[in-house]
Amino acid sequence: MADGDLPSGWQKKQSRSSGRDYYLNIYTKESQWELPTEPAERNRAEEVQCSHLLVKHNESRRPQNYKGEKITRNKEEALALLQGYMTKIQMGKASFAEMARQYSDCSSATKGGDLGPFGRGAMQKPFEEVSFSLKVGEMSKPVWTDSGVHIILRTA
Ligand SMILES: Cn1nc(-c2ccccc2)cc1C(=O)N[C@H](Cc1nc2ccccc2[nH]1)C(=O)O
Repeated sequence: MADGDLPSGWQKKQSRSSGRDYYLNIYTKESQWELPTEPAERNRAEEVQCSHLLVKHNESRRPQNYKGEKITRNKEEALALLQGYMTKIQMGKASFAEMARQYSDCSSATKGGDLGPFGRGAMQKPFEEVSFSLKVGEMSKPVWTDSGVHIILRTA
């Protein structure tokens, strides 16, 4: 089965020890022997679960991170930082959660960026629209809200 036929984020690998094929999700770093299948389509009127990595800038709604540090970088610098984090995740050099925990300016960093399940109306509109447009396991492009610039990973 080509990777293109697998749910988003999953790649087929071969175990070095046994030679058996296994499956790795490059975003969540989950691995399993069984062929991953698309979870039952969630009713979009209900909820999604997402993790995010937020980079704030000096015009953000609250220009300080959850550690209380004042944010002085500008929007251009924030985007460049975020794009570097995205590349590291896409190259499989770190998991989304590891990067969010280390670099996100949102207090959800303590949870690897996990925001928990949410429905429509809970988050700023640009964030909500992208979150509900993602497939499970799919990572967004940079998304701008009043809080800063985010990458979003839909996890359920
Ligand atoms: C929406 N939300 N959930 C958490 C959260 C969730 C789980 C565990 C700890 C914190 C933090 C936040 C939050 O608004 N954080 C803000 C930054 C922020 N702005 C957001 C806009 C949209 C989605 C997430 C966002 N996070 C802050 O720390 O200044």
